[in-house]
Amino acid sequence: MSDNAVEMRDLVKTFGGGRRLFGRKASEVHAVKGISLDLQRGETLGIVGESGSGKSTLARMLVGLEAPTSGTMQIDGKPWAELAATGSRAFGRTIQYVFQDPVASLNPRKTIGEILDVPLRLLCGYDAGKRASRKKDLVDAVQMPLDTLERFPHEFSGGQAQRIAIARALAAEARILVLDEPVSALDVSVQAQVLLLLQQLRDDLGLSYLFISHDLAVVESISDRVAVMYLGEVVEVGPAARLFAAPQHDYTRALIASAPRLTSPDMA
Ligand SMILES: Nc1ncnc2c1ncn2[C@@H]1O[C@H](COP(=O)(O)OP(=O)(O)OP(=O)(O)O)[C@@H](O)[C@H]1O
Repeated sequence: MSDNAVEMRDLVKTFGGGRRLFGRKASEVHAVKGISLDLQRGETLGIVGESGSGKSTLARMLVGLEAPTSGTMQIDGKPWAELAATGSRAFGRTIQYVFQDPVASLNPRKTIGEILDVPLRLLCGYDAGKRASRKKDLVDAVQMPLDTLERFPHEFSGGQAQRIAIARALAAEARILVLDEPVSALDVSVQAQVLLLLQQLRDDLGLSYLFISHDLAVVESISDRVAVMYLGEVVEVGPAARLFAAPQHDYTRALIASAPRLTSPDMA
């Protein structure tokens, strides 16, 4: 088995381009243009880049929500194509996606217990007893009280809702998380708490994170390495401390120069 949690080779995603009425070709969007990148086991790989640079498209391909136009991926040692052929369950037990807006990502009509029940039932096939004990463990892991399970999403703050969304992502024991702007909707003090929780979970459970954000201070505080995306390509990748202290590529320099303030005291 590969040593890497994720391997991407020559990954391309092009949208559109099909034939239109009267045979004229629709214009193509080259969202991802030949990316080769590894996520090592146990690491947090930050992905930065301006809006439209292809970060979300890359993430959506990894978790099986989009198919690549060409190129290959290995997820937790398994070929992406094999996971795709097996169906969404295989993805769900291997790699999970955490979205930016935690409250919107939780079904408002279900209790947290019912929400956590879904992956435990559908992805793991656990019986009722096992599901009940796993649910307790999951809320405990994200440092929420046990009565969380009986409550509804609207009863929680954004930070608490994101903890619950993280618990759901961990339910089926996937060891790779794609975190797409996971703290962008939260206040700065709450951001720091959620980032700390993510780091603790990563270390305790041996998780690997692909951490997408436009916020360079957040990415610098949590990432081991950082990849910089620009117009669908990775223009620079390197250890976080080196990349921010001594950027090699002009685009990385411009991105850092345009950031409001890179090292926030809250993150130190
Ligand atoms: N389903 C789609 N159909 C057509 N074009 C798309 C589709 N999804 C994304 N794109 C285009 O692909 C490019 C990359 O978009 P993507 O959302 O991956 O960028 P991003 O870096 O995640 O941006 P943001 O930070 O705003 O989410 C953009 O030009 C976008 O308009």
